[in-house]
Amino acid sequence: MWIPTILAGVLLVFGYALYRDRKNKHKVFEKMGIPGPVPHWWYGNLKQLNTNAQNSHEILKQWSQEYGSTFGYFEGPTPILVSSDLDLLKEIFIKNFNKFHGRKYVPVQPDPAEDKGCSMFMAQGQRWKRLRTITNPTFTAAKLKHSTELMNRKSRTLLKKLEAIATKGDKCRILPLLQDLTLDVIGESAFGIEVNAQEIAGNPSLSMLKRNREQNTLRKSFYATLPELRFTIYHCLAFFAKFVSVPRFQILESMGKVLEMRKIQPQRNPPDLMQLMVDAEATNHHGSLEIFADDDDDDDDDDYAKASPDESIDIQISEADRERHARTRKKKLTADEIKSQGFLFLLAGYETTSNTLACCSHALANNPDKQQLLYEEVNSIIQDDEELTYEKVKALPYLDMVLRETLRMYPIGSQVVTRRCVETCTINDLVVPRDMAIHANVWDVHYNANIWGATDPKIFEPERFLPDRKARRHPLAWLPFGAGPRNCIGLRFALLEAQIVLAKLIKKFRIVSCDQTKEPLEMTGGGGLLGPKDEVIVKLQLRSCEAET
Ligand code: HEM
Repeated sequence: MWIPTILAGVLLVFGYALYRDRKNKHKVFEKMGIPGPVPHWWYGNLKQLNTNAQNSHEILKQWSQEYGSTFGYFEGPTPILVSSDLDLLKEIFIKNFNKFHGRKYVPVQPDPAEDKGCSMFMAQGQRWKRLRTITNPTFTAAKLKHSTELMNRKSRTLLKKLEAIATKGDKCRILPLLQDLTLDVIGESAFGIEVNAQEIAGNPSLSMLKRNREQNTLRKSFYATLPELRFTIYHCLAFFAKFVSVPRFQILESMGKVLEMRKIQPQRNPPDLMQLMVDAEATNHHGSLEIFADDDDDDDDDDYAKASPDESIDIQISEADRERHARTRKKKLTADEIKSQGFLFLLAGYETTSNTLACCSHALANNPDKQQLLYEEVNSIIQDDEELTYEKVKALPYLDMVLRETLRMYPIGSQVVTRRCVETCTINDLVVPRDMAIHANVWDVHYNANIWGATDPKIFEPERFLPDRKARRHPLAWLPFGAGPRNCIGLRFALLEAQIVLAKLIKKFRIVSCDQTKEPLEMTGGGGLLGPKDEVIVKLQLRSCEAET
């Protein structure tokens, strides 16, 4: 009898201590003088964020209206500072990057300091700096030029499929077709693997990637209430993956096989991303690091997002961190690191670009006048079935504006524009404690009428990106790829692919709305990426047939 009584007593004391601890943690914003929604002692504000009919990006926008441009909420006990104050964001993402080089933890992840196979996305400190420096040259303009042949080739396959749909006069569910295309492109350009998702229905790689994303959303909230266990849960999952199929670990295993092949048979003509990573060596290991000093970088298309040279980065590195990485500093990427980076590129490369192109098709269907302007530009520069080179794409400014406006209206990566404070510091009179996460409220910024001028931000207007209008805006007003030294490394790759596909699509077809085209296009999603809530359905009309009639 006394054993259960003692157990119950211990549990009670433990439960009360946990309750007090969480209550104390929830006082942090009050102490900072930051407003925000009242948290539940256990799950914080996760319920409002995840079980509401609206999506989390909309809730953040709503909270901004209620509490102001900077507010705080809690994921379990973890405080998240959310801001759409562009000057504050500039301080955090660019000027004081050395104190904010961590990324907000995801509910289950490897330990960024200790895990052998931590990817660049999760890494922090010296390790992130090393991974990013080694990988950066892989994405320079000169290297990307190798990918245009592949992007053109895969676009042609897409056009053939679309032509069949258009000829029959059917409605087109465009997103899955675009997903197949982007998977084909990233599969071949990153790993030299011909995925052929466009040709093989129910492609196994695609199903595995989809399953990987589905798993995230369901358990994410529960895991987020137990941040103390995030690394342990990750290791348990890795262990169980040996016995049951966990997509993430299956994909990592496949990466390992590709890597083994590379040791026997390097791919050099042209080298894919994996080969470039295998070959890459860190060139700069000491002191202040010019993250953007690419050797052959002649491109300025990420001018919105990068730090200016005088805001160069020297990240704060603890002694332990320095020592931990001293051994690997001069080495190439390890096999585990290459596999994790490969997995990251695969995830980042396929769904982001396809979602963007689907949103763009939707916007153009609903804005025929803008589509006409785009068609006239494309038609004046490229011939039918012409191979689009990097240089040709650069000669199409309206195409670029159309994609930028799409990403303003649908910033699908907004959930990952986050940082984590690595050392308590004062920013604009605000004392930000170590380990606090900061989330840029991208949707609030992108729909702020004060930033985006006279035309309602809900209206699709590519002209917002005309050079003189762009120059008048705050440098952090456009955040689909994040900002500062830790912005999206695949930005140019994604834009180039989207530009080639869209130019070819518009040259051949007129995209029109139909009775099933939803307006407005709502977005949803977890696991760091948003996508259209409903199917994107449009009709395609062959321009060649229009010319004949
Ligand atoms: C339209 C397409 C894409 C969008 C909207 C997008 C968006 C983003 C965003 C918002 C971030 C976080 C940036 C920050 O924290 O400041 C990010 C990071 C990242 N993206 Fe992308 N991305 C896209 C395509 C790609 C592609 C094609 C690749 C690779 C092939 C890629 C690789 C990465 C990597 C590795 C990071 C982590 C960078 C770091 O932590 O240093 N992304 N992306």
